[in-house]
Amino acid sequence: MEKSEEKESKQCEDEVSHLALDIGGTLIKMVYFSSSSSSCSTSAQKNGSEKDGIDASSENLNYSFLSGRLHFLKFETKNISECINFISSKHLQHYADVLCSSSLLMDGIISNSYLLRGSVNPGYRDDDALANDKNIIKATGGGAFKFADLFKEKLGIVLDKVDEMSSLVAGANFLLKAVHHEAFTYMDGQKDYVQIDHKDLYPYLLVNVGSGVSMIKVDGDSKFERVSGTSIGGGTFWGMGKLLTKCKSFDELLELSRQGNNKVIDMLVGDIYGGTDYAKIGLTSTTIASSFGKAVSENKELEDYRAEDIARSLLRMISNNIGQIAYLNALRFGLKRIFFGGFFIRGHEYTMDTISVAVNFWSKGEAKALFLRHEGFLGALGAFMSYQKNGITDSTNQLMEQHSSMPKSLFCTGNGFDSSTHADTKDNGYIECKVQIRN
Ligand SMILES: Nc1ncnc2c1ncn2[C@@H]1O[C@H](COP(=O)(O)OP(=O)(O)OP(=O)(O)O)[C@@H](O)[C@H]1O
Ligand SMILES: CC(C)(CO)[C@@H](O)C(=O)NCCC(=O)O
Repeated sequence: MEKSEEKESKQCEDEVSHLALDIGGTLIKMVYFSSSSSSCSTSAQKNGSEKDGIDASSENLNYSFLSGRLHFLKFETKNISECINFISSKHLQHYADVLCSSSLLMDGIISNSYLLRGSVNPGYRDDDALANDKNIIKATGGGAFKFADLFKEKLGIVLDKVDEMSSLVAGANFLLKAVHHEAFTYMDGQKDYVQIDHKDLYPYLLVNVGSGVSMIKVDGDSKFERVSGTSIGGGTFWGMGKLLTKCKSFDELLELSRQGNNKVIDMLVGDIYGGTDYAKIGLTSTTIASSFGKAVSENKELEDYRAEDIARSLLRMISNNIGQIAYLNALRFGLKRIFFGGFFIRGHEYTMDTISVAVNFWSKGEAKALFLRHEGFLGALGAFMSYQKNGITDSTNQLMEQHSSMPKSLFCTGNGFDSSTHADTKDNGYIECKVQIRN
């Protein structure tokens, strides 16, 4: 393609800025902002008084607003080349150093909406800039270290590493403060959104259930301590589930678990106590006494068990364990609210129900398990927001949420990009928002 044609074709795509990555042990999470395609304008329009995509009514002397989307995408880390191809197909790497010279501030709320302030450069960089090797994007997670050379080699991108725990906390704080209907409880099939009072947010326990589990006591905006963790997490569920059931995808394993009956494999209190409760110590006959315990006394091979029942027992064992350790840590520090994030949760009803029951059971109703709508993107959002540290320092509200659409399949089309090959559309989505830009 001729250079001029290439430039022209880029001008017809969404205009992208502020890309951040969280490269975890199992999944890569990506967040980026793009001005909506309707705002894809000609240079004449851009330079003229009519600015497509910019809400003129919101303009003031210093700022105007650019409508767009905050995109959320995930890829499997083992298929990192798909992430690299996506960045390349969308030309995202070319916006990298524009981003570092710009800034974002997102720490407040305007009438259930949030506003992202930054200097978004809607233009395109010249060929010299495209050719230089100073493209830098914010990245967190272990993969920001592990794959730094790969990104440099394949895309000419330098990964600017952001601490994983700081990113998780920044992402969670932002979501809890700025996004309406972000946190919810889930119990007995009922989902209830919880309105968070900004002045009464801290302290809380953040439990991020990724491949492994991190438990972080959060006391303020950048005030936190990782107080515990466990290696029995999402990777354990997926890894053991894959071996035991032979299923091919995480979603298949979750679906199996939905149809299973854990009592077939788990040893219940009633199995030990002849069908009765052990009331003296508060255990009902249906309480699991020993996960997978029935397999010991029954003369059965793995093949004799239904994959559904194995998946159910496994999910219950791991979710219970996480709920219990989370509660014990909340108890250690007198924390009443426990927020669960990470892609293991996956908005899966049975997972959330099991965790809620565990927290409720152990705390005797004192502590509450809360879940987050953007559960898997805490780290990526935190890294995304770290762009703000490079620039403007005033701190009014920055990202205006107009309409949140999660989960949703979109924007994985075009540019020869096949959504079905690399991205699980159930988890990809976007938030409609406005970026405040300096005039
Ligand atoms: N499509 C999927 N493919 C694989 N795992 C998935 C998928 N969807 C959800 N999961 C679950 O999410 C977990 C990964 O969650 P997450 O992305 O939050 O962690 P990570 O960043 O990869 O791990 P870590 O933070 O420990 O490095 C997996 O271990 C699995 O349990
Ligand atoms: C190592 C990390 C932080 C990588 O994300 C995560 O997988 C984790 O918290 N694992 C649990 C490690 C532990 O504390 O036992």
